[in-house]
Amino acid sequence: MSAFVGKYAEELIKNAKYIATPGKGILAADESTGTIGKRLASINVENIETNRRELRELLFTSPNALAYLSGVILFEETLYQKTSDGKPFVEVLEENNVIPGIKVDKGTVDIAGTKGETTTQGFDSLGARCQQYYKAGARFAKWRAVLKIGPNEPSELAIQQNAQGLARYAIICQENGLVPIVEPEVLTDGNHDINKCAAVTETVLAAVYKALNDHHVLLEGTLLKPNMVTPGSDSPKVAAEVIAEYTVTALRRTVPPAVPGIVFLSGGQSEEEATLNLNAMNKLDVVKPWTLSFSFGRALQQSTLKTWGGKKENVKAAQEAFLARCKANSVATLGKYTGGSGGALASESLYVKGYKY
Ligand SMILES: O=P(O)(O)OC[C@H]1O[C@](O)(COP(=O)(O)O)[C@@H](O)[C@@H]1O
Repeated sequence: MSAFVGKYAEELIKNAKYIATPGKGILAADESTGTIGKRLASINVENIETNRRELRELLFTSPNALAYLSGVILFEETLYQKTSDGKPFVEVLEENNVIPGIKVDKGTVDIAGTKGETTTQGFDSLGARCQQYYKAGARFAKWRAVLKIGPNEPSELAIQQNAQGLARYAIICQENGLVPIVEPEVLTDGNHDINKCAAVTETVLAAVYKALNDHHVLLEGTLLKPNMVTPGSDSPKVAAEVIAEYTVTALRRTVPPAVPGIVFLSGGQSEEEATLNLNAMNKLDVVKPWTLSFSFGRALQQSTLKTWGGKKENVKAAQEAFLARCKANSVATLGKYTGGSGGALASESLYVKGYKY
């Protein structure tokens, strides 16, 4: 079965390859209105448009930080917002060689008859929305599917539904000029060990790549956004080197070399943990045919958010915190991070049990 070769094929390959440039990564600033509300509530800031815009402006105009980023994922509202000087955010990003991306899923819903397993929504007029987003400057998209580990989970039904969903989303994006980021997140909740997470992650990724092939997705014009392979949140932690070994092994067994880049989610890890794990993977002395980089939400923004606290007088310090985190992660994509960036604030755990996005 041949892969998609529509009018956008070359552009998709070029953009996916650029986003996967070693030394650069993605800022996930695509929190939906509900999710950003939780982040703002943690610093006692009201979830209104002005405050959401101010936070995003702080991030996108941070001096020098964009040099460490190749892409930023936006929520629909943010795609059309401007700086306080009236410059569209999309323009700010483009001027700094950062590709704007867009979250196109509409969240998860329960699959009937399962123990809280979910599938992702957002297929209604997805093609038309992709066309609009392309016109507005977006060149890549993101769709998050969620799998959980339990005594009988993930079920075969959840694995197949989510793999099919990701593949259908991916081809619709490619038909409309957007590089799809394929995000099958295996949640960290549970008391399982790292072997269990590795086995589930491999099974899920194998199903996802089978589905992508069935749907004729052009892998060279995609990126993967997976979880790292770790023990469950209620189990003892293991060293970054162990996480690196398990994660890279799972990826080597399932992700074809045609995929240019793998950009991890942070999934509730502290900023420092996420950076150290990414660094350990890049240090690992095995063949890795893809760039291993970041697409962190919480692990790029937490110190910045806390330092800002919604106050104008803190913007400069918050931007410095953001720069430090971007730089640390950039260095980690090269396997050269020595640790310690951001001090105690960066080591605070961001894990919330049973967290609903
Ligand atoms: O439920 P939402 O609003 O889509 O948010 C989910 C978040 O999860 C991510 O996919 C990954 O974020 P983390 O790095 O914080 O785990 C983000 O891109 C996104 O903002």
